[in-house]
Amino acid sequence: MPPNSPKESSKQIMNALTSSYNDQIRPLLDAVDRLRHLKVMQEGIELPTIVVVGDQSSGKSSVLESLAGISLPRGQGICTRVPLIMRLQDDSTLPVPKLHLEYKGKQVPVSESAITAAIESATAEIAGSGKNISDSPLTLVVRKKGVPDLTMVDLPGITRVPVHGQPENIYEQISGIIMQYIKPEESIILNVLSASVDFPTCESIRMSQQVDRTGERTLAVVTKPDKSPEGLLEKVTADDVNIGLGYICVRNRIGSETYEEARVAEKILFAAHPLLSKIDKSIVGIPVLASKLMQIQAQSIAKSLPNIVKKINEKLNRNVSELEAMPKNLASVADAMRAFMQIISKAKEVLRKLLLRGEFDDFPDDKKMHGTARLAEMLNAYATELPKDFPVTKEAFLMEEIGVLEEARGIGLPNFLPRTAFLTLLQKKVKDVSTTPLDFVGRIWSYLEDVVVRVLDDATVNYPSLQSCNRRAAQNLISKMRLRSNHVVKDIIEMEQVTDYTFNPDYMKIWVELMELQEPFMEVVHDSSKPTKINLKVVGEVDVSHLRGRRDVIVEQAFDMRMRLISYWKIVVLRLVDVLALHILYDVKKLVENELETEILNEVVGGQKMNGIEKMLEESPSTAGKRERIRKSIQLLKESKEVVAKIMDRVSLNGAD
Ligand SMILES: Nc1nc2c(ncn2[C@@H]2O[C@H](COP(=O)(O)OP(=O)(O)OP(=O)(O)O)[C@@H](O)[C@H]2O)c(=O)[nH]1
Repeated sequence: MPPNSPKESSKQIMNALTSSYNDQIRPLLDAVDRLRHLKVMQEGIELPTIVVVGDQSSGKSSVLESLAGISLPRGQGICTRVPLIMRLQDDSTLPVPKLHLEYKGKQVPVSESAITAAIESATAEIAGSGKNISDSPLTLVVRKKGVPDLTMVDLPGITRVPVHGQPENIYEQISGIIMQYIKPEESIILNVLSASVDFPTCESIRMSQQVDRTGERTLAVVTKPDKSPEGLLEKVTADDVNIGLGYICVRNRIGSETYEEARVAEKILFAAHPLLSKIDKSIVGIPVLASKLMQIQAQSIAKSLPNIVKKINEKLNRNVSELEAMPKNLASVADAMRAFMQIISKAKEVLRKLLLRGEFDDFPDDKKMHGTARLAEMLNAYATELPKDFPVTKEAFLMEEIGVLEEARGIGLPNFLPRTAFLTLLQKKVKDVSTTPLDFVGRIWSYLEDVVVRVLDDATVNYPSLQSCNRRAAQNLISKMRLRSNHVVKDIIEMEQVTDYTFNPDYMKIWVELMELQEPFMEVVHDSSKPTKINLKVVGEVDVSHLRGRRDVIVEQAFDMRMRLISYWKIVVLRLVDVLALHILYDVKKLVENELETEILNEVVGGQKMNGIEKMLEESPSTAGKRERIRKSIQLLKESKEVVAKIMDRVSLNGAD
């Protein structure tokens, strides 16, 4: 049979409810109470609850007292200082009522006459003596003949003004507790209002309106009608404050009256009082309140139960998969070794994806970890940092070359271009840019260190003892690789400085093109009648006045050398980028495929030390704690699931009838 939708299930539950109270509602109430007892609310699963709220001394405890027919702490000023969960159970088999309190994991039986004192002392145990309040609840179970089957929570009354001995923020504390209880959609708000007050000015009305604007889950109970009968009829019929579930007026016990006397007095009051007798009988008296509450409670449970089942299942499934995803508890060195090897191969695979293959599914939103993209970005930035054109000084055109040529001249034929002059200039220019590749490899390795450490940390998150070993291994390895890269850079720079060679045909092509400019250039130098400025392709506009009168051969050689340097510089820059790019790619591949694993193995299990592995066996307290928490939660949810499953079975059986 396909599972019912929550709506259909609610309907079936309602049908079942109307059939027989004791057979049907009781087990439902029991189920909800058992869930409450199991503290299923700690799992974020809300239970249908009647929450009693009201301004201080509005008569909340008196209403509960009247419903239960027992004495509760009552009086002026703050009496209720902790949430009091009151569970009333009708038990016709009991000759005398049976009561007990549950708090702080204890279950304390109490007699009816001692209940006030017992609640006071339990409250003091929970919230301390004095006027402080606490949000840990105290449960009172009352099994008694003739009480309505109801579970309600009495909350501290709201006050704006702290009384003597109360903390300054008492209002915030109390309203915080009230909000926590009335916010869930599953809560029914029983708003207790004293007949003497103007309802719209009540704090408790203001608060319940915040969470239940339309009032669909708010019921108002008006107390003390005997004290302020004037205008009450108008107040409850005008409904200025949006009470969706309606008003019930009650008269509670006064002074030392017995409950029976109080009920009689209430009956007489609403029957005979000239003003109060005008109020419709369907909205007056404790018995009316009791049956209305039972009806609301049953409807509320029927409405919420299917959702509760759904939430319990969802939460249970989530916890079970979370527990499965947690690392297994390692029992032996062999287990630990296996787990360790798995960690290494997982980390290796993640690094392979990030740094070699360019697959980023492990860190889709963290761009910093997108290795191949970031490395390419850094390489591009490095390439643009290197001067793309031959770097010239501020000296006049060709004077740098002429200076070097004159120094290089030995005894020999004048028309040979001395190679040493070319190398001298080249050396100087390469030296000027040599810090750029060094800085680049520095940046690359710091970036790689961040990525590798992050991946290793993530892979070993459940074994903190491994984290430091792995991190150390990664850092050691990367500083070795950084050093190696520095040597590579130094070698490349030195090679560029002391040798000059290229197989690249572009060099000759560019030089030949540039040398076509030599003739027109020399003409301008020779002919003093011509303007001293000439625009040379690639070089730009130059002034030749300082070259006029110099020996032709040296000017021509200087021009030739400049053109060689211009075309050769492009080759140098390309090599500085290409060779380093290949070196980095090669080293990253070695790091990911072999060296990191070797380094970590040496660090963790190398030589005589198996320390790293043995330490893995000791689970971190936080992991152990988390495992325990999830286990407990699963246990609780499983029990809860059984509780509701029994109820749902019963409901579908009845629904099928
Ligand atoms: N005359 C009369 N007095 C009432 C009635 N209901 C409550 N009282 C009195 O009002 C006072 C306050 O009542 P409580 O029940 O203690 O009020 P509470 O809202 O629980 O108080 P806190 O929990 O301290 O906020 C007590 O002295 C009650 O006897 C009523 O219907 N008629």
